[in-house]
Amino acid sequence: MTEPVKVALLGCGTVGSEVTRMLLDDPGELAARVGAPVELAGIAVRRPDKHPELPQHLITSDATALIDSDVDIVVELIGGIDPVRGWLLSALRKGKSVVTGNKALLSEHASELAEAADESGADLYYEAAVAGAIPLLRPVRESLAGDRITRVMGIVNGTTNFILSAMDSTGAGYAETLDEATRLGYAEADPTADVDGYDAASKAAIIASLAFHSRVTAADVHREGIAGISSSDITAAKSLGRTVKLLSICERVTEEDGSESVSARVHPVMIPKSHQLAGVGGAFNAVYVEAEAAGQLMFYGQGAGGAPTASAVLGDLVSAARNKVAGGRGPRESAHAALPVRPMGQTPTRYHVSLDVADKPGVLAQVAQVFAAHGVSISTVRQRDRRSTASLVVVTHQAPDAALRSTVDEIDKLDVVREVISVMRVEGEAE
Ligand SMILES: NC(=O)c1ccc[n+]([C@@H]2O[C@H](COP(=O)([O-])OP(=O)(O)OC[C@H]3O[C@@H](n4cnc5c(N)ncnc54)[C@H](O)[C@@H]3O)[C@@H](O)[C@H]2O)c1
Ligand SMILES: N[C@@H](CCO)C(=O)O
Ligand code: NA
Repeated sequence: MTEPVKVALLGCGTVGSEVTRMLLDDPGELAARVGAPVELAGIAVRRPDKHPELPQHLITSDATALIDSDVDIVVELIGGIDPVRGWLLSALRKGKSVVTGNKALLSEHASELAEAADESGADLYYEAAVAGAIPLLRPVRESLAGDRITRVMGIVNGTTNFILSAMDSTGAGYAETLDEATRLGYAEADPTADVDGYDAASKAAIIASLAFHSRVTAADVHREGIAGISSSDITAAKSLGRTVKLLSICERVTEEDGSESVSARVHPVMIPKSHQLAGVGGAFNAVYVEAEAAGQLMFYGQGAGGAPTASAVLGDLVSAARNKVAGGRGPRESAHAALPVRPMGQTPTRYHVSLDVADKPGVLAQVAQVFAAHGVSISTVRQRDRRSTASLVVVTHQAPDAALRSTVDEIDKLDVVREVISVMRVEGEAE
């Protein structure tokens, strides 16, 4: 009989409890898939008395002792940086593979964790950290390892997608919709990490690192959340056949001298209703990957929740266990390209600007002049007359984000501009 692969589970909350269930559900099937029995050796929780539902002989409050016991794989589902970072580094240095869903940790400390894994020959897998159940990191890391990824763009935060979808369908404002999302359990009691874009920025850092063989941290990702989105923004989008989504966009950018850099950003974006990402509603996630040979690929599914996220954890766990049985490790991740991160101000974007202007001769020329002065080329202009004012909607061609930003600041100061109603970046339509 082959030796069992022993697993330590750290944390038994929303995801950990589902992982426990799946591990204990059908051990025979799991053993057949792995080629050896998979033994849950212990579950570290903060308060053992709070878990009467778990097999009591497995529970411990001493995570360090559990990691240091003769386990082969450590599955971490606690979250946050400390104390988890030290625990996982210690496990990896001892040659124990690590499976985690911890995007906060990976988006800041992937480099040292991957180095520790490389030195000892352990696996470090974290499919659950980005887009929950959706297989995204393994396809990027392995299936596309021979291609050249140029862009990864998508909806990787379910909470904000739920809120924006609801604002679009009901016409309600941001605060009201957030309250509703909290009441329905879609938003956490403290929704800051989601609504301010931190969660999506962590995921963008992880995606950009793997897609571009570089190290991008959460601090490198330009981040804007959805708290500033008003019902006027949504209405402005709707009147043009568009909708608003919070997108994570990671791109390979070629500089004028031929060198390359990475742009990684999270911000609200207007996309046409006909775009495939526009149809992604509620708490779902969807990610587009573009690669030179493969072309466009789309990944869609549940980006959060106990069972869906546990599916990704189990997938990683089975892979790591198979590698242990085979006496080796899986493919390592490569950061050899070490591409620099391009500042947001220099990143090419397109803006949609909706203005309330005085309806008199020369106004359009004055507004157009400000765009021209900043080197920003206009793609379309629409004007609709009201009684004494007119609404002017301008969509630009691509220009450096800083030039677009200063154009809007200057337009706001024009006497003929009564109000800047909505300013938003545009993606997913022909230039
Ligand atoms: N919930 C999701 O939908 C989801 C999706 C993707 C990724 N994740 C990630 O998975 C991880 C776990 O998320 P969750 O939703 O299950 O969180 P959770 O808060 O439900 O569970 C965390 C568990 O860890 C335990 N814990 C905290 N400190 C501990 C300590 N020092 N020792 C032992 N146990 C400790 C807590 O008691 C709790 O049971 C996080 O990194 C999260 O970002 C969650
Ligand atoms: N808070 C995250 C959970 C998944 O990481 C979301 O809303 O998508
Ligand atoms: Na995933």
